[in-house]
Amino acid sequence: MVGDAEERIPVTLPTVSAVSSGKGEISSVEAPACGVRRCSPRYAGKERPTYGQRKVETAAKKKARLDFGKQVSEAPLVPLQSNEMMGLNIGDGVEGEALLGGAHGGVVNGEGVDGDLQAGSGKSAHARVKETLRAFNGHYLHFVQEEEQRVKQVEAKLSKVPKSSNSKLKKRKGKKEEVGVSELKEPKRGGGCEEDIKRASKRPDLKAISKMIETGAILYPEKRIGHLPGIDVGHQFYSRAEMVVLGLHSHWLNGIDYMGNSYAKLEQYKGYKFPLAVCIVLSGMYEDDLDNSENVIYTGQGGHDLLGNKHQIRDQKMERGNLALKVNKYWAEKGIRGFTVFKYQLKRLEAQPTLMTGQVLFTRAQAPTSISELRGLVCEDISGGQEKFPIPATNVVDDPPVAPTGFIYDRSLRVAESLKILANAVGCKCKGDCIDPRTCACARLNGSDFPYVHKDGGRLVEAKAVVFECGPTCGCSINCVNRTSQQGLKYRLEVFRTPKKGWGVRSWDTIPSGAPICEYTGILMKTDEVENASENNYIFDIDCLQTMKGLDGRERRPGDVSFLINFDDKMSEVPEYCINAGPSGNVARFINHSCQPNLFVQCVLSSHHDIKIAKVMLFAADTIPPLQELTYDYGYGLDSVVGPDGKIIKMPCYCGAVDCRKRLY
Ligand SMILES: C[S@@+](CC[C@H](N)C(=O)[O-])C[C@H]1O[C@@H](n2cnc3c(N)ncnc32)[C@H](O)[C@@H]1O
Repeated sequence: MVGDAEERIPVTLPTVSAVSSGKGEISSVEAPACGVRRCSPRYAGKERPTYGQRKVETAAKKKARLDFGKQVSEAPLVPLQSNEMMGLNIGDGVEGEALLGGAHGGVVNGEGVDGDLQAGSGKSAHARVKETLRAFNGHYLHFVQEEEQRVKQVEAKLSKVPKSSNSKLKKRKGKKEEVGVSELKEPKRGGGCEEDIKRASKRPDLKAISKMIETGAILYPEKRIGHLPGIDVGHQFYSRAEMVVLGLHSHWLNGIDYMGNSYAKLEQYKGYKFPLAVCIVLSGMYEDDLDNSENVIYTGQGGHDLLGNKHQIRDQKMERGNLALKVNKYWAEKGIRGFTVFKYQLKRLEAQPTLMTGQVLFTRAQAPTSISELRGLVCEDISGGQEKFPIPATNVVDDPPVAPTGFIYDRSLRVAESLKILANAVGCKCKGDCIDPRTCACARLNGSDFPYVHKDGGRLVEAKAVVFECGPTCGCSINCVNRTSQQGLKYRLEVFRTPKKGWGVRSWDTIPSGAPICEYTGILMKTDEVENASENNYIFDIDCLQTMKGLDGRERRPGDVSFLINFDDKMSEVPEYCINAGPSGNVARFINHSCQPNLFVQCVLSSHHDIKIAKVMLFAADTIPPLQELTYDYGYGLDSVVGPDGKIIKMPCYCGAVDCRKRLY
């Protein structure tokens, strides 16, 4: 994890991560393990809320929100030493050995234990967790965009400052974005830009937390004892901010979250002893920590310096969170630096789901490090050197193991001979990187802004009806942020054999939300020219219009594209073109469907502006931990596939999602 001035924690996902337990549990997330209508894309992120949307809230919820907001806003602005992605949701109050886990344990308040469907909402708790995290990531990316724009403006002003007084900035060149403008101390002078420069830049993740609080979007704003529905043992968090917006842990800095003495007055907590810890975060921040997944020796809170070097500089005190952590076995001892630290022994409860690892890791260490050591390796690189990274294929399912065959890898889209595509889009006149959305013609097509932020090499701020990228007639370079989808793979991918769905794809790296995964390549052709029904498994209808119009149950995406299409033209609802990845295609042809996917489909236009033959890109809808299968929603309508005999063909879905529709089509 990051201990730098980075505002978001590219948390190194550990092999085990957040653990939620009521009367507790720890579980690992199992890595989730090809029709005849087409793999027609539907926006995986259709539940993505509109930016800034506000929910209706009750008075009680409002109070909880304000209390919660107070805690967060009172926290000092110190960079997260963000090794914390392991949240143990605990608190039994009743004596017991510690509380590492406890499968789907009890919940106080008489609330359903793990009843996944939330009364009234019609959505499962898991779906709501996803939705909340997506809302947070959406706000986060908007604030990153805002901050990047502010930095650019300040830089532009600074570039007008005489050289002698600008030397500090120069020294940090290249690091400017990372440190944030607030760290760039402008020398004293009487220029009009001083105020802008000095204005503290609040971290986008903190702004996003505040936004979630303001809009009443924290999933569990009230502290509760026990399991939080929808957060399973083994859930991986990318940052502590994610824990905060879910309400799993209400402090974004303290390790121990607890209910204070005031809860003792409430009837439903009769028999509990307060203060009572409800969640602890293992952050790897204490030099005295010794953690593995079966046994955690948790160091109490306080007394270490906040500089990220883990040093204990004072004795810890038996107060607040330390007092609230009630476990059978705890003791005080002198830590490595001679200061008193409290130790709490936490153990996994019996009968909890198996974890994927025995170690609690705070590094990016989960992914394999070398292809040759991969278990079940059947092909070192299915791309044959065409991609930036080799894409190995593994098979531990078949005996003997077989490799994917029957296709030619092609990283670029081919166009059927019968089609002619004219690269006729008028490009922008920018040089180098497109910077100013007011002067870049392509940015103007996107609603006067760039659809991507620079962060992490380019992330799409939000799913759009269509993204207009710079193309062959633009003056900018290939590295321009508005060509993010043209820059090849950014993450190390693996094709792996699943038990029931054929091949699937996963990443070795953590993929942040909004990051580009890959294009869907194959042969671009007219849908009525597809002859071979067996190829249907790999056919992707280009139906961006469906999404644009909000048809077929899809949420209409923001963005005015009325100049591209005639919304009254009903005929155009039927996709005219498709991409056939049967004979040739790239890694996208192996990506399976899920009813609760982690990718979404985005139509992109660059060399031409014909939406019917838009480029099809897949982007991350969520922060995706290493080795989690990559999936998108194929968007089949049930009973939409009819065989040559006229009978409806039914295909079971094995995505394994809690909200699985049980049928692919
Ligand atoms: C584009 S291919 C995906 C890669 C494919 N699994 C393979 O082995 O090449 C689409 C096909 O994968 C299978 N598939 C994808 N997602 C599935 C799911 N959730 N459940 C069952 N089968 C699935 C279906 O056979 C579908 O027609």
